Amino acid sequence: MKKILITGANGMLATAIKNALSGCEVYAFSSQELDITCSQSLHKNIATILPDYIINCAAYTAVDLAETEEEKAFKINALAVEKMAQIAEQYRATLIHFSTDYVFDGNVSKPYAVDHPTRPVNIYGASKLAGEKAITQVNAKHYIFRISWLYAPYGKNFFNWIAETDLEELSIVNTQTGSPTSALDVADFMNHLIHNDPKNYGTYHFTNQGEMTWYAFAKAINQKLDLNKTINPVATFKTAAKRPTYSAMDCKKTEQVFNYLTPSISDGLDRVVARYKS
Ligand SMILES: NC(=O)C1=CN([C@@H]2O[C@H](COP(=O)(O)OP(=O)(O)OC[C@H]3O[C@@H](n4cnc5c(N)ncnc54)[C@H](OP(=O)(O)O)[C@@H]3O)[C@@H](O)[C@H]2O)C=CC1
Ligand SMILES: Cc1cn([C@H]2C[C@H](O)[C@@H](COP(=O)(O)OP(=O)(O)O[C@H]3O[C@@H](C)C(=O)[C@@H](O)[C@H]3O)O2)c(=O)[nH]c1=O
Repeated sequence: MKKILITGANGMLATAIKNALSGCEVYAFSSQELDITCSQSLHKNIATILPDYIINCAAYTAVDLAETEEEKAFKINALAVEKMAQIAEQYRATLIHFSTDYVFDGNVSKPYAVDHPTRPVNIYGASKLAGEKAITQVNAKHYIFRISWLYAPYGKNFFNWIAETDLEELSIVNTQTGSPTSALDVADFMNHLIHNDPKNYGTYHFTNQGEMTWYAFAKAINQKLDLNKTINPVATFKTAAKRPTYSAMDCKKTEQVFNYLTPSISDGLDRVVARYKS
């Protein structure tokens, strides 16, 4: 049975992955149990468990706060990740890591190819890009999956915010387009990968298929959950961090290499809605 070590185990994606993995021995560590910025703790746990795969779900994900916490964001998203890649290589574990659509600047109008030049427009994106580069340089057996606009029926995310807020009227930007992606679908893909690993290491894109604005996504959530809120489109919404205006990503390489059909945005949302209601 394959041994899987998961970091950041109480986060949104890790929760989905823990639920989706089947036929594996899973060792999941919360931030309290394993702080990835502590290289001794990383080393000790990896050396003891000798995992086949390390799935790194630990990250600094506060996009706006990162603008004033640059050092912390880089420490978690880049420096700790570099160390993790070195230890993974030392113990021959395959490192699975997640990056973001926010490594791109948004100045395009068709989905980003994996090898399109990166140019983050905020600190969070820059810290995630530094993490990608560190892993690539260490050159351990690794997969980096850029995912985007992640949501689930739990955790802190756009879907849950719309579902839970008491506000009856929301103003949501219709000037940013991307691919809302269900954490449940990313998690299913992880289970597929672990049981069907082509060992074709490198960087990939994985999102639900299609693209929409945050406004359109809010309207879809409102409708599917029968929330009856008023959702107004706005051109700007003031935030500390700049966000790319367009960040859909081309996932063809992933579909081909892993022989995997990624679900549509609509199917992804239906499944999260069903889980949320149950
Ligand atoms: N959410 C999104 O929309 C997207 C996310 N991603 C990427 O996907 C991955 C998973 O994100 P998601 O599940 O949403 O993130 P979450 O913020 O839900 O979870 C991240 C987890 O990492 C933990 N963590 C933070 N610092 C450390 C540390 N030093 N050591 C160990 N654990 C730590 C947090 O613990 P605690 O809460 O205790 O600090 C939290 O449980 C990340 O790499 C993220 O960059 C990519 C694109 C979109
Ligand atoms: C609260 C609010 C936000 N917005 C806008 C702000 C922003 O442009 C957009 C989404 O805001 P959020 O803060 O929920 O999402 P954001 O933190 O930008 O989400 C990102 O998280 C990181 C971790 C990623 O890697 C990205 O892929 C992406 O998912 O909605 C409104 O238009 N109206 C509102 O009332």
